Formats: sequence, C-alpha cells, structure tokens
Amino acid sequence: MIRVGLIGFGTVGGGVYERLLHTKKQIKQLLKNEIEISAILVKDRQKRRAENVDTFVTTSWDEFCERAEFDVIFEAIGGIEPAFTYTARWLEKGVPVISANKKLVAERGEILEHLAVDHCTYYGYEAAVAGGIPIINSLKGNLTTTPITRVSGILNGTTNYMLTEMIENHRSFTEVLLEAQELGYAEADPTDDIEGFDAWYKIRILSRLCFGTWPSVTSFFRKGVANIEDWHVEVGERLGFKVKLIAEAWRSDLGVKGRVTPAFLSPTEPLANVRGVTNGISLEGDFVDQLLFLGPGAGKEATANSMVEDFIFHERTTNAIRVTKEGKREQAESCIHSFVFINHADRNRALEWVKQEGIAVIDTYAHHEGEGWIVSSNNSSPFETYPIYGDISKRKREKTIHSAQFGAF
Ligand SMILES: NC(=O)C1=CN([C@@H]2O[C@H](COP(=O)(O)OP(=O)(O)OC[C@H]3O[C@@H](n4cnc5c(N)ncnc54)[C@H](OP(=O)(O)O)[C@@H]3O)[C@@H](O)[C@H]2O)C=CC1
Ligand SMILES: N[C@@H](CC=O)C(=O)O
Repeated sequence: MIRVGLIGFGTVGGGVYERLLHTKKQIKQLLKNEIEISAILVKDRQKRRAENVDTFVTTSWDEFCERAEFDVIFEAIGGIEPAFTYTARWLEKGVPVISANKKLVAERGEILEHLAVDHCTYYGYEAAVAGGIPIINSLKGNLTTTPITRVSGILNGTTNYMLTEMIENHRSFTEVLLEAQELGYAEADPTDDIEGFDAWYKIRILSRLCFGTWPSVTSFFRKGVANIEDWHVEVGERLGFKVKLIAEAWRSDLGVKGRVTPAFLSPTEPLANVRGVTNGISLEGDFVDQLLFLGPGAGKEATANSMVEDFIFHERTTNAIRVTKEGKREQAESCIHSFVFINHADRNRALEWVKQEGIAVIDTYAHHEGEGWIVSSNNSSPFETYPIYGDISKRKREKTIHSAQFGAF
C-alpha cells in the first residue's frame, strides 16, 4: 500500500485527490502497489472544502503526522511557512515530498534538495513551474547532459490570461483578475502574479536546472505588468507587437543572469502567439538549437496531473539528475531594441536623454496619451521601458505610423 498524505485541499490539493482516485488502477499497474489517501491537512474547517471526501481530514498538524506512516506527501498549501517546516519534517524521515509551491522551491529549494539527498529520498517540484508542462522532469530525465545557454518563457498563466482577455476582448483589468481567481489560476495573493513574483520564482527554479546552481536573487531582475497602460498596449498592437510577461535566464560573463519583464514580441517570435492560461518555454542550446514546450500553465487538472506524474516519475527513475556544462555557442543579446513610452509632458526631457546618451531612435508612434519610441537597447531610460523580442523590421506596420524628425540630433 502507498499511503498518501495530502497537505492542502484547495484548487491543487483537491485536484491531486481526484487525479489519484481516477487513475488508481493505472498507478497500481505501474508501481505494483495500491494507492490510499490516508489523511488530508487543511487550515480552516469552516471552508468545508473536504467535507464530502471519504478520507480523514484534520486542521491539526500533530494529528495529521500521527495518522499514518506516509509513503509520500503532496504539499499544496503555498508560502514559505509552515510549508518549509512541514516539508523538512517529512524529508528528514526519508519520506518523499511532491510540491507545487514555487515560492518555497525558489527560496528554500537548495536546503530541501540537500535534505532529501541526505535522507535518501526526493523532493519533486514539477508542478511548481508552468503548471501542466512537464519541463522539470524533461530537464532531469531527458535533457540530462544537453548544454543549455538560454531559457525563456511565459511562466505565469494568470497574467497571460488577463493580457489576452484585456487585449482581444477589451475587458477590464479588475474583471479579468476576478475571473482568473474564480478559475483557480491566481495565487492566494494575486500580487504575486501581477508584480511578477510568481514568474520570478519559476525562472529561478528553471535556471537552477538549466545552469546547475541555485542563482543569486540579486542577479534576477523583476518587473510585473502593473505599470503597463492601455495606450502602451495599443501602440504595440498597432505596430504588430504582442505584449507578454517574459521570464528569461542566460549565462553571461558575470555568471547566470535573469529577468522577468513585460516585453513586446514581434509576430515572428514563437511565444508571441501563446494565449490565455497557456504557458510557453523555449530552451536554447548547442545540440538542440531551440526546443519549445507549450501547455496549460495553471489550473486544477493540469497542475494536479503534474504532481501525480512527478511522483510516478521519481518512483520509477532512480537518480534523476542533470549534469550541466557551459555551452559553446555565443550568448547573443536577446533584445537589441526597447520600447520607451513617453507622456507628452516629458517629450523634451526624452529628446534630451536620447541626445545625451547617444541612443538611436529607430521609430516613433504618436498616440493621444503620449509617444512610443523604438530605441536601441540601453540601461539608462528614465521612462517606462520594455524590451522588444524579435525582428523589428518584419513587424506589420500600419500606414498611420508617424515618424518624428530626429535629423536635428
Ligand atoms: N492554482 C494553480 O493553478 C497552481 C497553484 N500552484 C501552487 O499550488 C499551491 C496551492 O495553490 P492552490 O491550490 O491554488 O491554493 P488554494 O488557496 O486553493 O488552496 C490552499 C490549500 O492549502 C490549505 N492551507 C493553507 N495554509 C495552510 C496551513 N497553514 N495549514 C494547512 N493547510 C493550509 C488551505 O486550507 P483551507 O482549505 O482550510 O483554506 C487550502 O486547502 C501554491 O503553492 C500555488 O502556488 C502551482 C501551480 C498551479
Ligand atoms: N498563479 C500561477 C499558478 C500556477 O503556477 C499562474 O497563474 O501561473
């Protein structure tokens, strides 16, 4: 008998419960053992989330721990504490833990992975990155020695869903955020999604797998979608660009670097057409050129599916590990242009800035709220600035583009 302890019974925990029950027979066939969900831990009984399940449910950690000699724990509560203490407790006892908790993995994964190794067990976190896409175990199981030079992607389902609905269906920010929460996509505190923290945790986890070490927090920049205004999106769209929250990590001369930022993607970029709750991940490396992964980035079934498959993967694969080596290919700058948005009142200051810094202004677009300028990439912009991915010359242009006269510079 495989005795399962389930910590958390919300969107993801509830999904794991259902997935385990629905695929009991197949799991038994693979693992040659019957699954039994022995206990569920929740926080607030008044929510009655687990009231119709045929399993022991408790709000007491002690009662949960004493209930059974668990063979595996699924953690789906989120946050650092008490999730860290709970996870460490089971790993120290040699019991594997499967987690969907990207914040915990990004912030304490190094300690927890060591604990797992020291106690001859494993810490699985497939579901912590990109919901239903099996990216973590593809890296650990199928790309074990493939050098990777860059990983980039759309890693937050909530904001991609929101941006898609706002742009394509002209719906309001508040309305689509509420919907993303109702659909079970958003974090308990959706600030994590909106301000880019969720994608920031995920890209740090991917970076650890792609480049071999847990990256330092300070080498990963983060900017969420909160400052993007409707007119920025409108200008981008008129020029044929798609706005996406892009997470990216790459090797540089100064070590591994990364960032999360809204960006403007030319239509030729593979991630430009990733819509709704779908996530997309691109891996670039010497032997593979570019590998693309697409799939649901959030939601009950997809995430629960990842957690259960993570358990099965680790049960069947001994020593799943990636051995990294620096890639041979040169790391080209991923973005050589930026979009700068300037309110009318700031126009003279902007002209002064490009003149002083010697920044090339490639194109401008006038809007009644301000101007959007496509400029050469720089780190000195005092205005709202976003990277552009892809070939700007190939973008679909509208005839109405205004090109300002910069000859006077
Ligand atoms: N939703 C999604 O699409 C995805 C979520 N994740 C991650 O999965 C985790 C869970 O998310 P989700 O299911 O959406 O969250 P929910 O808020 O839906 O559920 C959280 C569950 O955890 C329980 N819980 C919270 N704190 C405690 C505690 N201190 N002790 C015991 N139980 C506790 C809650 O109890 P109670 O029922 O009493 O409130 C609830 O059952 C998070 O780490 C999230 O980032 C990862 C991928 C996708
Ligand atoms: N809030 C997250 C859930 C999955 O990780 C997201 O929207 O991607």
